[in-house]
Amino acid sequence: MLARGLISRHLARAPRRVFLATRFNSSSQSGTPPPKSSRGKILIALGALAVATTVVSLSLKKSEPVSVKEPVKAGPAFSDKDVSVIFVLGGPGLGKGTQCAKLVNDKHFVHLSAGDLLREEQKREGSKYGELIAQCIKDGTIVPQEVTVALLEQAIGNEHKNGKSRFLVDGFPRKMDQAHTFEDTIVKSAFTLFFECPEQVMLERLLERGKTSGRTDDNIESIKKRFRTFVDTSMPVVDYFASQGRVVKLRCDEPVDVVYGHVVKALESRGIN
Ligand SMILES: Nc1ncnc2c1ncn2[C@@H]1O[C@H](COP(=O)(O)OP(=O)(O)OP(=O)(O)O)[C@@H](O)[C@H]1O
Ligand SMILES: O=c1ccn([C@@H]2O[C@H](COP(=O)(O)O)[C@@H](O)[C@H]2O)c(=O)[nH]1
Repeated sequence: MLARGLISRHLARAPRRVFLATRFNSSSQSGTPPPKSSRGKILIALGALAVATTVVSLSLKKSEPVSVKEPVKAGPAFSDKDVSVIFVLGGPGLGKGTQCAKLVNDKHFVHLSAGDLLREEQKREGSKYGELIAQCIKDGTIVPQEVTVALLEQAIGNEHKNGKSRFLVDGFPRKMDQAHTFEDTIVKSAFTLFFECPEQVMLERLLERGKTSGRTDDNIESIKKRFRTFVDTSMPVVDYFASQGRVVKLRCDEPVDVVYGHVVKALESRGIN
């Protein structure tokens, strides 16, 4: 079940600002003049007070701002020391899910496919997002990030409660806003496994899968739209992570087990056994 609260949290999680202001009270005044005999002493005391106030006020001006406007960021829900996330990206139908399934068996990762989570939510009775998700999937467009990020946060949270800490987040992030929101509010990813694959190979695999998958997007019209979305919207995410040195690129136009050999080596090169 998709917690509505989680979606509202992602919508509401804009940076908050705290304004701190310092107030200075003026000293109180009395209406009755002091007796003449005490005036000399009072004048000396007032003079000393004036000098002291000037010294304090000059030192305050040098070191203390009167008002501080600092953005206060809530930060990610999990530390990357407790929760390790590898993003698995690449064009549609190239075999990401197939490779993830092998890693689950061998290396005890939890596999979270964003597409699978969306399809489950679409089918869930009473979901407010069912129709929207169905339409986006058929058109190969990206479901608004609030829905997908909330589903992922919920899934990671549930698995983490059960002691799981290594996640393959497959087919996500597909858009820049998702990448930022996920890393700012859930956890910073360890790195991205990116599979390169010629379109012709993806097309053949998708059409073959479409014979039995029952998916509404494994047909030639939807596939063309998915390819376009991948190039226009999802590749910039890969380029962004690559510019930070956080992408491991692999080829996938080889038999499943050969590709898997590359995957295992890539993980080992990052200290993951
Ligand atoms: N290396 C491979 N060689 C040949 N066929 C493969 C290979 N890897 C996966 N396949 C087949 O290609 C099809 C798509 O694979 P899979 O579902 O794993 O792709 P995906 O990248 O997860 O797809 P999507 O982008 O839709 O999530 C499946 O029918 C799968 O059996
Ligand atoms: O982050 C995401 C991931 C997926 N979608 C939508 O789902 C389909 C199918 O995704 P697969 O990874 O191929 O299972 C995708 O074309 C998008 O429409 C999404 O919106 N956001």
